[in-house]
Amino acid sequence: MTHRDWNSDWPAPAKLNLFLHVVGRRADGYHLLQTVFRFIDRCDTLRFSPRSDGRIELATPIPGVPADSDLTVRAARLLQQHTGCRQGATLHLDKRLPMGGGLGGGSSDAATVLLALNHLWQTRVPRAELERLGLTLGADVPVFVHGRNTFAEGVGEAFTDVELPPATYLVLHPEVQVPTAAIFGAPELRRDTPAIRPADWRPGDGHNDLEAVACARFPAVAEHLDWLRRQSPTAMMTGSGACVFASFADRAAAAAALAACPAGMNGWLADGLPFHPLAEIV
Ligand SMILES: C[C@](O)(CO)[C@H](O)COP(=O)(O)OP(=O)(O)OC[C@H]1O[C@@H](n2ccc(N)nc2=O)[C@H](O)[C@@H]1O
Ligand SMILES: Nc1ncnc2c1ncn2[C@@H]1O[C@H](COP(=O)(O)OP(=O)(O)OP(=O)(O)O)[C@@H](O)[C@H]1O
Repeated sequence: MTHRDWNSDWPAPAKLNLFLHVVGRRADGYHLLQTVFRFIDRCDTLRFSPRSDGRIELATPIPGVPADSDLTVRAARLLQQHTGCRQGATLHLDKRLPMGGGLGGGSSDAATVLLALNHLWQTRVPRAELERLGLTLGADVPVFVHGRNTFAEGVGEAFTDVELPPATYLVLHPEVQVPTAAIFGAPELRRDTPAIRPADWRPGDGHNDLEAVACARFPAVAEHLDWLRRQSPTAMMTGSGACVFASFADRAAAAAALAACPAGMNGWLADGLPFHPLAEIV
């Protein structure tokens, strides 16, 4: 296990949803899902500097996102309040994951802040408790705290871990940001896909119920998905979009598909991870 400390690099990996079924809706409006989360080796990176004044400061605010509403700052302050910790920190975020991409970038950043500061401040909150804390920041935060590729249910917080074969993914990033709430709020969204048993799922099974809504509202997503589907039958949108991906058993085939990308389509390769880089941090 890599030793990490103040000023170490702390990774915040992206996730892909290898399928995403909407199987119901709660009274509070949140949807009940079945999905498999796969971590990939494309990450944001965080670094932390200690502060004795107890303040949480973001040294690298994201344009268009007020620092106080940045998920990294909210996560740090949440851990302070939850533990009564009087230490502070300055956060340094090297953003690489596109916002509104369906890759869970902000959620992953928040989870890495919870895991890193729990280690650096020595607050020693158990991982399961950190997952529950993360859920108050967003539905995608718990899985990044959990740290294992997993079949998730509920709103995205109930896990049955899965072993996934190695794979290389070609991810295409349409130049649009897809607002998650608008997709889940669409009247035409299918919300009654029959639930399956986690043990019955195999890689390649399933679809993304959010795809039809995102493609209808964002033609760029539909165009990228149509092209990718002609390269591979595994093509699918991740999360609520905008990114779409296909999986390849070997990197050479993925690289050939990337090389064939039409001009104007932005894409990159990423390898699936066997688990989150911080899966063993305590
Ligand atoms: C689409 C996924 O990324 C799949 O992993 C997640 O379900 C979304 O996770 P997220 O972006 O962290 O979502 P949140 O920030 O918690 O919620 C944004 C909005 O999406 C809707 N939302 C989200 C998750 C969920 N299970 N049901 C929902 O209806 C809610 O309207 C919510 O207000
Ligand atoms: N550190 C951050 N990184 C990215 N987005 C942030 C951050 N802090 C707050 N946000 C806000 O959260 C929103 C959603 O961010 P996030 O990256 O989690 O969504 P996403 O990439 O679409 O993932 P998914 O759709 O799978 O939840 C952004 O559009 C942005 O306004």
